[in-house]
Amino acid sequence: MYHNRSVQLSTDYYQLSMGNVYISDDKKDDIAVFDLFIRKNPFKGGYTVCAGLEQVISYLTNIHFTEEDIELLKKHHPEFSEEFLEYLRNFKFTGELYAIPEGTIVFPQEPILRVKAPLIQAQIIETTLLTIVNHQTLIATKASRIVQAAGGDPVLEFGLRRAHGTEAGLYGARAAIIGGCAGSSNVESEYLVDMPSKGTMSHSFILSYDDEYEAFEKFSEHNPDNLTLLVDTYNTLESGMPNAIKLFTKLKGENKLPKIYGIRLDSGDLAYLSKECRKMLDKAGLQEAVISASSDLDEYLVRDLKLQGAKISLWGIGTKLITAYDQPALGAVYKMSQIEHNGQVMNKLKISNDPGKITNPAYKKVARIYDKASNKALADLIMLDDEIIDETQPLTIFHPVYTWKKTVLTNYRLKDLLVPIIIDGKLVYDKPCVKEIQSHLKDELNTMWTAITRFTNPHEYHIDLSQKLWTLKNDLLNA
Ligand SMILES: Nc1ncnc2c1ncn2[C@@H]1O[C@H](COP(=O)(O)OP(=O)(O)OP(=O)(O)O)[C@@H](O)[C@H]1O
Ligand SMILES: O=P(O)(O)OC[C@H]1O[C@H](OP(=O)(O)OP(=O)(O)O)[C@H](O)[C@@H]1O
Ligand SMILES: O=C(O)c1cccnc1
Repeated sequence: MYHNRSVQLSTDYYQLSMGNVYISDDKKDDIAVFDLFIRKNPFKGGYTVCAGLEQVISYLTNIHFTEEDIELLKKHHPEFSEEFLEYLRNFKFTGELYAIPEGTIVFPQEPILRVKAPLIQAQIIETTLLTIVNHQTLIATKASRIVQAAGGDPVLEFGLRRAHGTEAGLYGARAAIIGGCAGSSNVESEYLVDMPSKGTMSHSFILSYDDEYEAFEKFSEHNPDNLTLLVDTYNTLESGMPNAIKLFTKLKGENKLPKIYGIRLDSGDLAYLSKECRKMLDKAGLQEAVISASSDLDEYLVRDLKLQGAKISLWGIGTKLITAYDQPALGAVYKMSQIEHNGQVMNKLKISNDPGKITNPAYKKVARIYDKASNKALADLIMLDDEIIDETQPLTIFHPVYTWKKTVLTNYRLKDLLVPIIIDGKLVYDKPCVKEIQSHLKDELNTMWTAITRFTNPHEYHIDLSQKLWTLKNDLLNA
């Protein structure tokens, strides 16, 4: 890092200035409930892949302010009372966190994280929780769409050099793997995902030798198991391909052809070039050679290239994945839904002229309703935490705005989406590794109708409120 980061100060000033007031107003021990949720699926899509919980856990279980932090705050903020600074000196997260596990498909309005904690703590952690979840959820969703377009071909994340900083590159790589990428070029990501980073070679490597063949040959000497040659530095069909084929044929003759070998295209008409390259490789008896491609690709171009019959079976995706190019921010929010003062519990909602922006009050949970026959998800139901639904009885769900739109479900089962993560400041959750999260997402996608996951005009998944929650919300609005 360029300087030692103080992630505890990676927050907005107003969280601290409000904390300063909570201390002097004796409100710090009020117990607040906050929900973190998205308002819209990104990329005009029909679903979102949640990610970032592992970093949220690490943040909440380690957060503390150092003496250096306190000195910095003292120097710049004479408005902070000594009592507040003393509070920060001893700061620890002592509250509760429930969360939807990473790699789960989530939808607008439903809590992805639910925090219940002393007000000052729940407030101070807001910005960082949003930063982590907004970023990784956005990139995991983008990756999932690209992987879907690739239709089973491996996708490699190549974006670090175009990321908005090294931290975005690192956690973006993690999120891309959660979303289904087979690997990343980011070497630091090996710490997070426990798999080797992957890659090919750059144009500068080839330019550094007097001729292209020599560059290929030298590279092959040090890459006996996995060899990908970049063929477009001078002329793909006239130079790069003949040189690559010459080397592969020589290695084959010497019984030294790596188990995984092939070429990468990085410019030009990828459909045309990949078909021509395939013909040349096949003609030379190199049917196993993999053709990979990169060049400003995204899910739409991958889908389009497949429609054009491109002979590409490995995709390197950089800029448009790591920056979530067509939608650079997710817009998840963190809203208060309940506060308890002197033992009195008050449910809260934020009013807006836009009905979609009115928040849901109370201490809530989310259940996913599955059709037992198809095992597909039908709808999610947000309800009060203590509500119990008898799954043997028919269940009526209704649209929260157009309430006359009702469905009666019979052959269904429910699954609670929020699980306990931290209780009384202590971790109670067995964290899965990134590969397990990736595999969880695969299972999740199998429970979704393609109408929800398709790119164009996806069907809107039902997110309903239970009758009790709907009534409570409307009573609060009327009041
Ligand atoms: N067959 C194709 N159909 C649709 N888009 C394609 C096809 N082949 C390539 N593309 C895309 O078109 C764009 C090509 O852009 P452009 O021609 O500016 O650069 P390039 O071919 O990569 O060349 P250079 O890197 O030398 O500038 C890239 O986004 C690439 O993914
Ligand atoms: O196209 P993207 O999806 O963003 O994928 C990453 C890009 O980064 C590299 O290009 P760059 O020009 O930076 O380096 P190079 O000279 O090695 O090609 C690589 O060749 C890809 O084109
Ligand atoms: O290994 C590669 O081919 C690679 C890595 C980063 C960016 N572009 C390509």
